[in-house]
Amino acid sequence: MTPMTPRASRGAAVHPTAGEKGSPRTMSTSPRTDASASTDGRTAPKPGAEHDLATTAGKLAEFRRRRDQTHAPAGEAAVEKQHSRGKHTARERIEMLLDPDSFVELDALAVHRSTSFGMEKKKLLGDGVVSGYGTIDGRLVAVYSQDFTVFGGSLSAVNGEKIVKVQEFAARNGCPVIGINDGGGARIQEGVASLAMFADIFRNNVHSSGVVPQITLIMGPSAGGAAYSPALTDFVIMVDKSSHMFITGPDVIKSVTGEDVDMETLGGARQHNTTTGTAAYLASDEEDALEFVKELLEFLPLNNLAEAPVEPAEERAKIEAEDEALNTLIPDSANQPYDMHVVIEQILDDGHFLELQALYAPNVVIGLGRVEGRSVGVVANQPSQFAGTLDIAASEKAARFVRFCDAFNIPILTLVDVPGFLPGTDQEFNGIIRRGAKLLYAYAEATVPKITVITRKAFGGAYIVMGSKKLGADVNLAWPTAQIGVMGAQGAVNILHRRELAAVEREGGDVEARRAELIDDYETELLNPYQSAELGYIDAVIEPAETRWQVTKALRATFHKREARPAKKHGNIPL
Ligand SMILES: CC(=O)SCCNC(=O)CCNC(=O)[C@H](O)C(C)(C)COP(=O)(O)OP(=O)(O)OC[C@H]1O[C@@H](n2cnc3c(N)ncnc32)[C@H](O)[C@@H]1OP(=O)(O)O
Repeated sequence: MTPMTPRASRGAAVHPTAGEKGSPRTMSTSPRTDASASTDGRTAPKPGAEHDLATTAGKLAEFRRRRDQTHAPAGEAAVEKQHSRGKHTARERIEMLLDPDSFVELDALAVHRSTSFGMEKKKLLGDGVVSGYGTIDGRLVAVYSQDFTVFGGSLSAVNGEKIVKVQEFAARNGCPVIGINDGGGARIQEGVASLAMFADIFRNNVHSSGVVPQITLIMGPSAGGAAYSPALTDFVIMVDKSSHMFITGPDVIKSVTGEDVDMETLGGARQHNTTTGTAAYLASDEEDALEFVKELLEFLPLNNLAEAPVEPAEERAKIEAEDEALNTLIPDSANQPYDMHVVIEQILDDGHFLELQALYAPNVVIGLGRVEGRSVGVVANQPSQFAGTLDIAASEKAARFVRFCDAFNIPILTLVDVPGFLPGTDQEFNGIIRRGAKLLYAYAEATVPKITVITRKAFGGAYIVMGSKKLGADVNLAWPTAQIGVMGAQGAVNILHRRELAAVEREGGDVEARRAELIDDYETELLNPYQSAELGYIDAVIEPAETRWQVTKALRATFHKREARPAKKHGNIPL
């Protein structure tokens, strides 16, 4: 952890100025000395006997007392407890995220309105969330950060209203919303008033979806209802070991299903990054998580009507010597894997690629980079993982990313080496038809520039899905090593020449030699880019070394593309 900021140690009291003591119209300097103090020391600022509120100086002193109290509303011990868990406070996290001195806090003095269970005696400033707006790299963002030191960061009506206020601020002013979750979910003492606020937050998440980028950092618990707001946002970043998300916790699971499961296994950062696909990034610590968000924002526009920032970049002029490396990338054997990252990095500026969901469904790679300084979303099959097949997880991962890019006007570069959809009853029974269709839907729906490069295999339905020409891609390129067909040679020969091969076997001939011949014929005849090029489904066959240059020219040409779809309320993507 980084050293705690000085603000963290700013605690309760500002000393009263001389002459203010004893006035009948004054207020307490200490948050813990007025009449409403409860046994655990929690208290609201209340008229006391320290500052002369009839004077300007007294009013300012009282304001400063209240303001300073907002920095550690639950007291220093609570801050220390948070630090001892290896976690920063809500306020420290915001300071680490935003540009220095840019944070403008809203509702710092808000307190809850609950009177149940003696809560009227426990009013802590801010009510468990620090919220407002500021800048990251000079660009506006709205932010809220749950304060675990105050009622476990749980969501009350007032706490929820604060979150709703920044969501609405972001929607009105067209800036990203960043939520930092570290809380126990609905404030139990407030019952349905708290649940209702979750509904407001979810509704705002949905209404802002595709309008402003929404990012959630999970830096502690995020349970029950609190897990659904992150799920509705565009990207969830989790911190290894210290963040947990689940709908029902280990105790409830034990009592209902009898299963024994610990928090980390159930909803730890690793689980959500590798198994559930809920998280986009596994951060090693809080600093790493916050840095990732800053970098992610560099690729994104502030809203759906804005353009993503353009980084200064050298205009590309031609094929460079280093591009030649791609000419030897594809192995002679079609079954031998290679790493698609090599192609991605060769195309992007400075080879810089911000991969998202890297640990989930690694058979498809998604992420952001730049070409001539402009943001590009990359979707690529990964032949080194499950031969690059598309399965349910990969289809859903890629589909959501394609829709994100489309919503925020980021062109999509698709790199294809896919032998097909993953066969098997597991995939079929779990709905590969319905769930794989999401990727088709996403590509066909997207109106941003779509550039596709086929490096090797592009078989069957998977060929169609991966940004094929007739699905609406703008520029389709293929390497001479491309194999575009209904299926691979082995499968095709076994179906087309089943009778002939059976006859060879019956007659005692060399079946494998004949099969190899037929495979060779099929590959020569059909498994190449030329049939597609003849039919116009590939715009050009290019040398691998030309890829960076050709993709650049394609993006330049399509950058101002405008494409309209028929007006409708909304489509009905298979869910
Ligand atoms: C729609 C929905 O959100 S349904 C989900 C409702 N929420 C839940 O079921 C989670 C309830 N809370 C918990 O299970 C645990 O508090 C955890 C896992 C979040 C955190 O556990 P721990 O790290 O051990 O912290 P601990 O339980 O001590 O909580 C810290 C403080 O926050 C309080 N707190 C935590 N969650 C809540 C809550 N939902 N409502 C009110 N207070 C809460 C605790 O009472 C405790 O207060 P105290 O310091 O005065 O004793």
